[in-house]
Amino acid sequence: MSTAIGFKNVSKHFKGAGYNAVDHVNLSIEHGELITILGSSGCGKTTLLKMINRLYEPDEGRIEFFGEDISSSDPVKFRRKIGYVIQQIGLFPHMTVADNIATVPKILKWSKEKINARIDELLELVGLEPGEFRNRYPAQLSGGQQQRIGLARALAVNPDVMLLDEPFGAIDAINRINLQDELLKIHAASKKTFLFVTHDINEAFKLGTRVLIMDQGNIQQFDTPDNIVENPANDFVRSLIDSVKGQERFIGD
Ligand SMILES: Nc1ncnc2c1ncn2[C@@H]1O[C@H](COP(=O)(O)OP(=O)(O)OP(=O)(O)O)[C@@H](O)[C@H]1O
Repeated sequence: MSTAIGFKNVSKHFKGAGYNAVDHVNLSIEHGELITILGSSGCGKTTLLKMINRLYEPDEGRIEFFGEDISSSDPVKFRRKIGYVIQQIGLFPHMTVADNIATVPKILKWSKEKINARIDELLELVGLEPGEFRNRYPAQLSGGQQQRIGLARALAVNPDVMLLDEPFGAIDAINRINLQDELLKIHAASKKTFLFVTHDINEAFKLGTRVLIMDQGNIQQFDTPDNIVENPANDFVRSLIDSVKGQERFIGD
């Protein structure tokens, strides 16, 4: 396995804040992992993710992408190697599903045939019938369907790394479970590196090959779900686990 993402003593400080949003973080993520990043609101999850695709620059430290320091890359070209899915989806409302998915392939000047084949392949991958959905507009889709299109668009050019920031946060419980199951299949088939931010403990433990637990910009524990449940690193992690123990869905039970 190769290391997909490395953080070397990375900090990010926002003006006026009492503490670093991300505080001297060191971590190493192997290619092919599905890392879930878990923590309460404001603990630095989104900031950590946005430093990977250079929407934010660290104030200190270095981030490596397959061994290369990302600060020396061209941000726009670099970002095309990374899929990005957010809760607000951000589909282009005036464009059809097909055109939304084709955005980056068109920028990269793929042939029409290749783009059309890829659109159909991706729609099938995210569980939507191409004949039925290709020509619809975002307003003609449910929230869950829009989120599937967001996922398809992010996967279009087969990025090495996918960043997913609470992608299912606004989806109802039943659809959310279906989407989680499909994400697991998509990840397994892609063999790529996925980083998935959530504040839902059940979601984090269900999806993550390893779970990164954060509080106030610091990593509290970074380990497999089983190891975290068996050996919580500190009181913070212990109370997090205790808060969901006894719930039917919790995999640690
Ligand atoms: N652009 C910004 N300017 C100033 N402060 C910011 C900015 N973005 C984030 N912060 C602050 O940095 C801290 C971490 O924010 P971040 O969005 O990373 O948290 P989070 O864990 O993703 O939270 P949530 O689950 O609510 O999305 C917070 O205190 C937040 O207020």
